[in-house]
Amino acid sequence: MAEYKTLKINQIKPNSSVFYLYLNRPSHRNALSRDFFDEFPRALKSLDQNPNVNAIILAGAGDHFCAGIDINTLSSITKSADRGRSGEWFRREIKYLQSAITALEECRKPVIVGIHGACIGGGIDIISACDIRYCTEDAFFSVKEVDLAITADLGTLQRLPGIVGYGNAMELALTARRFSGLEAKEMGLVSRVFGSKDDLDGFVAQIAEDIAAKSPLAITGTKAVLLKSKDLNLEQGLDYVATWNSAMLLSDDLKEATSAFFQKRKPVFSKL
Ligand SMILES: CC/C=C\C=C\CC(=O)SCCNC(=O)CCNC(=O)[C@H](O)C(C)(C)COP(=O)(O)OP(=O)(O)OC[C@H]1O[C@@H](n2cnc3c(N)ncnc32)[C@H](O)[C@@H]1OP(=O)(O)O
Repeated sequence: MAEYKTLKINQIKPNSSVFYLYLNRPSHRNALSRDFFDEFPRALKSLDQNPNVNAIILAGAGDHFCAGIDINTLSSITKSADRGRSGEWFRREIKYLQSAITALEECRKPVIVGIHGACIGGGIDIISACDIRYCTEDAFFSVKEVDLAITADLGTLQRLPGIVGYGNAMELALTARRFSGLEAKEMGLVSRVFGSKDDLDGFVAQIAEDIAAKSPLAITGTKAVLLKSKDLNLEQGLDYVATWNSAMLLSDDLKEATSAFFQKRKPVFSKL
């Protein structure tokens, strides 16, 4: 397993196909440095390509999930060229940072995030691109960018409305107000809230193991088709899934799932 400055990857337990991916800069509350943006897509790619991985749990090391962009990084990303060249460079830089977050969606394996403590600014960009979100009761959230004189640009404004609704997204992004885990649940930002970090971790581990035991082909297909459906109308979406399944439905996984049903046993699927 590669070494990272800002991340840590652990197998959840021996022989499991669930892996933890930790934001691992607890001394800085997992603030997102330039190293993070270089390393995060690389780590996701390595998990995506590893046939022993069926599901990924994203979490923050230490007391918080993520304190957003590293404010030191932010103050260093200015270029002293002429205005046009500086603007062109900056646009490329923002797109590079965006691509690190989009890597969560590009990963074929499901990413389940467990959020505790702070989830601020860039932290919201990250969780909005995850597939399933859970948090603790004492988690707190803020779409903080406007307070730093920034129009959020790493995906929150594009993904959050589809998760919490346009009105809620607008209110959260314009006010930058802090909201609690319970409110996050009410708005649909997270699927469940837990009284303690231990309860969160236990539940997330079990859900990840459950998903990891299903057909990897069906799980990958479900993630890909659901993500694609956001950009398509109903007719296009149905057409897309028909094409997808015409290529991938007739698999050994289908045979194994039906045999296991009739033999009243748990199915065992091969790696992806
Ligand atoms: C091109 C632009 C792309 C992306 C833009 C994204 C925008 C954003 O992400 S906006 C959000 C920016 N983040 C924040 O405003 C949060 C700032 N941090 C906090 O509010 C708090 O630290 C906390 C997360 C609530 C945690 O509080 P606490 O547990 O009391 O820790 P602290 O004592 O405050 O911090 C400990 C240590 O970490 C450093 N630190 C915390 N956050 C950041 C950060 N975002 N960037 C850099 N460093 C951070 C803090 O300075 C402390 O350092 P010491 O050296 O120990 O003093």
